[in-house]
This record gives sequence, structure tokens and C-alpha cells, in this order.
Amino acid sequence: MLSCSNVGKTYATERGDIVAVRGIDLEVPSGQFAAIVGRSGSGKSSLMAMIGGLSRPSQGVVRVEGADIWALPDDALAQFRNRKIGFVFQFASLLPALRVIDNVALPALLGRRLDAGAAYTRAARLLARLGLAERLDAYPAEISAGQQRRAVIARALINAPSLLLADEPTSDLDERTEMEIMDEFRTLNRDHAMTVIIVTHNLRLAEQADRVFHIANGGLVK
Ligand SMILES: Nc1ncnc2c1ncn2[C@@H]1O[C@H](COP(=O)(O)OP(=O)(O)OP(=O)(O)O)[C@@H](O)[C@H]1O
Repeated sequence: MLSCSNVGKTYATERGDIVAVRGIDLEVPSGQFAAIVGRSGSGKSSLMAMIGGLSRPSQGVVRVEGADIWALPDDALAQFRNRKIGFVFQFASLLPALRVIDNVALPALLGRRLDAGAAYTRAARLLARLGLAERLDAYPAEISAGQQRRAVIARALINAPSLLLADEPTSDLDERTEMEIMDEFRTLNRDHAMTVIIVTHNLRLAEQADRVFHIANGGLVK
């Protein structure tokens, strides 16, 4: 379902090139729960950004459900991301001027596959499942960090993606919230055959995955 063939990323900087990812080959079958682990700076986020269609590889091919995503024109890639991939990334925070429920419904409205009524109904249902039924009308600044993370997860799921990418989804959260979020990922993975890839520093979380990829210095450790 997801494959990387010889995928690499080099950043050109004023002080020369930085090779962040060096020709990685990996495959994650549909419905698998995979974890990517590695030290800070090893290239995990760069790899996830290429897999998610957010940052163009310097070399290699990324296929998601058979599609060579980086061969798609920009608008087709944007549509593919919107429909097929859910993101739980640190930088993808909630829009502060919108209520929680508006934030969650937004990708469905942008994707134009659900009408507004259906988008809001689905957003409310997802938020309720994630324990936010009482906070639908709150603004992001009015809810806790753990609740914000759950709202981001609801937003990632609104278009029923086949691939969920989560970069350090539970960092800064207490152990109980962390476990609740992991349980939610496992349920989605099991009940909806959603492929899940998480990046984590936390080996306790990685142990729960079907498959663990270790990255060091931009390459996979065999
Ligand atoms: N936009 C960029 N421009 C230049 N160098 C970058 C850029 N983004 C990342 N790098 C460098 O690429 C390497 C890999 O970074 P990356 O963020 O992928 O690692 P990581 O494993 O996700 O780290 P962390 O666990 O700290 O988030 C690092 O040396 C980093 O400094």
C-alpha cells in the first residue's frame, strides 16, 4: 500500500548540502501499524513529509495505493492528500479563529465530498468518540493541549483516510492521554483497516506497532 524506493532528501543550505534521508527502501502493507524510531535529527520527519506528499524527495519514488504521488500534478497531489492521508503533525495545529468543530469539519468542506450538514454531523461524531462532545463550540485556546491533540486527530480522520501519518502524536501529553490516543489509533487500524505510521521517540509506544523501522543518520538500520 505504501512503498518507498530509494527515497532521499537533501536540503541545500547556505552552509552546504545537508543529506537528511539517504536512499530508503521500505514497504508498509495496507492495514499495518508501523512505527518509525530514531534519534533526533535522524531524518524521521523528513521521511514522513515525503511519504505524506508535503515535501518533494530529492530522489526516489513514493507510492501510496499504487500511485507515484510525486509524479502527480500539484492540484492532483493536493486532492490525493486531502482524500487519502490524515496528518497528525506538530506544526499542523488548529486554526485559532475557528471553533473546534469548524476546524474538524474544514477538510471535508474543502474536499467537497460531503455537504456541510454531513461534514458537521461527522465532525461532531468523531469529536464525541474522542471525548470532546462537550467542547465542540470551544475555540482551540479554550481547551487543553491533550484535547487539542484529540481535535487534530478528529480533523485527520474526517475524510476517512486510508493512511494516517502521525509525527510524535503524544509528545508533551500525560501517560493516560498518551495511552488513550494510542488506543484510538489501534482501534482505527483494526476496525477500519487504516494503515498507520507513527514517528516516536517513545519505545513503549513503538512496541505496540506491528512493525518498527529504525532510522539512523538518514538510513534504515537493518
Ligand atoms: N528545512 C530544512 N533545511 C535544512 N536542513 C533541514 C531541514 N529540515 C531538516 N533538516 C535537517 O535534516 C536532518 C533530519 O531532520 P529531521 O527533522 O528529518 O529529523 P528527525 O529525526 O525528525 O528529528 P527530531 O526527532 O528532532 O524531530 C537534520 O540534520 C536537520 O537539521
